[in-house]
Amino acid sequence: MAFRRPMVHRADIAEKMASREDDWTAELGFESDELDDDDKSSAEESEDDDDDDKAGVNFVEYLALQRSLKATTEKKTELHKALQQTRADLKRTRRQLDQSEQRNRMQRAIFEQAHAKKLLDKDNLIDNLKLSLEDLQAGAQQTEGLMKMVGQITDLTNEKKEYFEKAELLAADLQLAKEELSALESEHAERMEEKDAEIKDLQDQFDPVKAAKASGGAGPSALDNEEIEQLRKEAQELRSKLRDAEFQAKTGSAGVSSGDAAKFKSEIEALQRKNDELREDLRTAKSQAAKLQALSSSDADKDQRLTEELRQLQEELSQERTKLREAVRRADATAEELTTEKATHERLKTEFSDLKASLDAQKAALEASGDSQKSAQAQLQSLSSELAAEKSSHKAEKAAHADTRTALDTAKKQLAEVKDEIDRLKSDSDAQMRAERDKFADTLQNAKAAHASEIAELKQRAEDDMRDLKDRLGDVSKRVRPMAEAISFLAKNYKALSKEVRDLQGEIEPAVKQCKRDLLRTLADVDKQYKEMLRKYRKEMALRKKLHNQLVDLRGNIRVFGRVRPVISEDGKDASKVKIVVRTDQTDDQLIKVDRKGKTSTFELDHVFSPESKQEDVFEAAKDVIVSCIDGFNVCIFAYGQTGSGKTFTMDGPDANPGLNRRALQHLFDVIEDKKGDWSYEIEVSVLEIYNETIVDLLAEKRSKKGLEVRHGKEGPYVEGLSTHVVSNAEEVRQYFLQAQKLRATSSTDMNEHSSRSHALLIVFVTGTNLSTGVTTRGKLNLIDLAGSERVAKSGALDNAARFKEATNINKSLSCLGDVIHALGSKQKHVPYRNSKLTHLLQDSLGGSAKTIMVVQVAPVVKNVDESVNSLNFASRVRAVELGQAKKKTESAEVASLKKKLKELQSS
Ligand SMILES: Nc1ncnc2c1ncn2[C@@H]1O[C@H](COP(=O)(O)OP(=O)(O)OP(=O)(O)O)[C@@H](O)[C@H]1O
Repeated sequence: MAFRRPMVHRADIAEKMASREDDWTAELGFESDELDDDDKSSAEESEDDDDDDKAGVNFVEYLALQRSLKATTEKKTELHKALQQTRADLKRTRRQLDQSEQRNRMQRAIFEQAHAKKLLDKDNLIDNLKLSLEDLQAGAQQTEGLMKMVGQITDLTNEKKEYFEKAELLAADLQLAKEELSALESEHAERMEEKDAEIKDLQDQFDPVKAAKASGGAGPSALDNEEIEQLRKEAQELRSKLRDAEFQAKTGSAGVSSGDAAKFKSEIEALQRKNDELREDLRTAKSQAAKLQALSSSDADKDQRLTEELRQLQEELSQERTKLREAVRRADATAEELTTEKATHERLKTEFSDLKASLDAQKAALEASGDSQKSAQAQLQSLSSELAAEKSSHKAEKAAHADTRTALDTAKKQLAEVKDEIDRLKSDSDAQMRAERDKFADTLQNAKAAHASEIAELKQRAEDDMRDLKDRLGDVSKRVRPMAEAISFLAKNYKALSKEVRDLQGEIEPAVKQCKRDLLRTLADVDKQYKEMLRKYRKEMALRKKLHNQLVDLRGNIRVFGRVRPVISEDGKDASKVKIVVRTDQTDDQLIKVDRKGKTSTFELDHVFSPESKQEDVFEAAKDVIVSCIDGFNVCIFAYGQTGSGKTFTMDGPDANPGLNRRALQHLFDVIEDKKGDWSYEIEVSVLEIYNETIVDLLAEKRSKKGLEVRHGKEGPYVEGLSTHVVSNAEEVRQYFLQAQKLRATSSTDMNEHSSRSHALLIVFVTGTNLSTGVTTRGKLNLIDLAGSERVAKSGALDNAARFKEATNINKSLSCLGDVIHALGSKQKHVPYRNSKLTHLLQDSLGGSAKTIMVVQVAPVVKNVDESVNSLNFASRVRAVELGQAKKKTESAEVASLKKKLKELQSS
């Protein structure tokens, strides 16, 4: 049975459900059309049922319908619940879906990103691949290029090989050329030798001719010479016969009558004439010979020219040889360069093949591995750069090869040129030689012919002359025959005379021997007498010297020497024109003469030294006095004279020619050395100057502004504070002198000016001790270079106060010196020593116990004549003074030791 359902309800429900379905389908997102086809069909079926059962089914159906409605509502609620559940589920699902969608979206974004990245990577990859492909293509192209280059290099190598072959050929050519050249050279040398030999032959041929001509003879051959010599001899004989005849004519009148003599005389005269003629002929022959000689000398000139040309040719040849050698050397150098190039090429070749191999390997590796594309690319790049470098080096090599080839070509060309030049020179020289030889041969031939004809002519003439001479000789001998008789007579006489002479000789010889003996005896007597006389003379001389010394001693121990200095440049520009007025006497070395105002004054001194005298001479004269200081004497040597008269020269002297000072000290050292077995000596020196009456120590370590003073001690006067210095050799003395000179120079602006205005004193203290007796001696040697002695007015000092003071002081001290000497000489009780510093200081060295030498210096020229006369007058006055006998300063050993002790005590 089928229940009918109210149509409206079902429709409502359906509608409601439909609307609800629309809602949640809408909520779920589905269309209502999409509802189940079953549901629609069931609804359509119920509509169909309603139509069929409308009449039987009311209530039951209604109930059923209600139930079913209920059930349906329940179902609906259930369904609603389920729907809600579903909705919640749906919501949840939807959320989940959203979440998942979000996630999906994110994932998609990530994916998309990744995808985009992947795409990018892919694109990059594609690009890279494309690039790689391009690179590969480029690499392939490069490889192709390389391959091409390899081909080019191979071509080059082949070319080089060819080139080397050519070079080798060239070298072989060069070698051949060298050999040819050396062959040529040797050939040329041979030819030269041949030519030399030819020239020598020619010269040899020519030499005898020359020799003959040179000897002044008449012909070229030895035979001719002999003949000429023969002729000459005959002529000489004839001449000597003539002379004999002449002699006999002069002397033999004893055995010949006067008529014969006259005849002989006339014959002799005739003969002399003939002789003259002959002489004339001989002269002509000589001039001809001279001509011949001239001819030969012109030949010699030619010869010389020829030799000169030959020499020039040889020189040119040697120059060409040098050029050739240079070319060969250059070719050698080129060949050497070629060898080096070859080696370089070989090296490059191997390098290239290595490169190629590595390239191939790289290529293979490139092909095999896509990953190593980049490195391959880099290597390819480096390879390409290397290749580029190779290419450029090849280019350079090629250029070098081209240069070498050009050089070789040039060398070859030069060689060819040199060869041509040599050929040309050779042919030229040959032609020249030939021409010269022919010319020379012609000249020689002509000369020979000319000589031969001239010689023949001369010979002929000489023969004619000879014949003529012979004829004349026959005549002469005829005429001479009577003379021969006279000669034999004379000869007889001569024999008799010779006998007489022999006899006489026999008698004379013993007489001569006797004479000789007598003479020898006389000579021995004379010798004996001479020796005796010599001995007596020496004795006399010694006696004289002794007497002289005694005289000097008696005269008071002062000796006055004069020294005239030579003319110097200061005297005038031209020394030969300077007027000399002071002269020494050659016969008497004690006289000095001065021409003044038309008069000649003569001064007598103890010794006068001429301008030519040497420093040694002055020293020798003063030596004995100097050395006496060793024996305990006080010695004083002055140099006195006007400025520029030579005082310093005599006392100091130049370094190379020292004066008295250094010679004296050297001599003292020598004497001390000789005496050192018996005596011991100590020498001390002091050097001082007196300027403007102020004493200055020239060897002081510190220079005091205040002058030093003269004091009196037990030993005599001394300079307080004066430094003394022990010296043991000449060098030390020299050093002290230098020191003193330095100090003197620094203390004044003008050393010369200053030195001529101050007195310089070298004081030498000599203390000796006798080693066996202990006796001591103490001597003092004062060597003094006095200040210039010119007068105040003349020196121009009046215009200048300082100069005036200087001049006054000098004059004062010098006149004091004169006064002291005068007082000593006139034995005055008071000697004015203290009037000047100089005389005060020299108190114990002037006078009885001392020896004095005064060297008066004079200039020889007219402008100084007044001063010279003044000085000489002063010297004469001094000489006239008798100072008494000198005394030794000796003391016993005891006194000496006591004095020493006292000194020690005083000093302590
Ligand atoms: N015997 C001589 N031989 C060579 N030259 C001499 C001689 N004597 C002096 N002279 C020269 O003459 C010049 C003057 O001499 P020197 O200086 O010795 O004179 P001086 O008398 O000492 O002068 P001053 O008083 O001015 O010092 C110097 O050039 C010196 O060399």
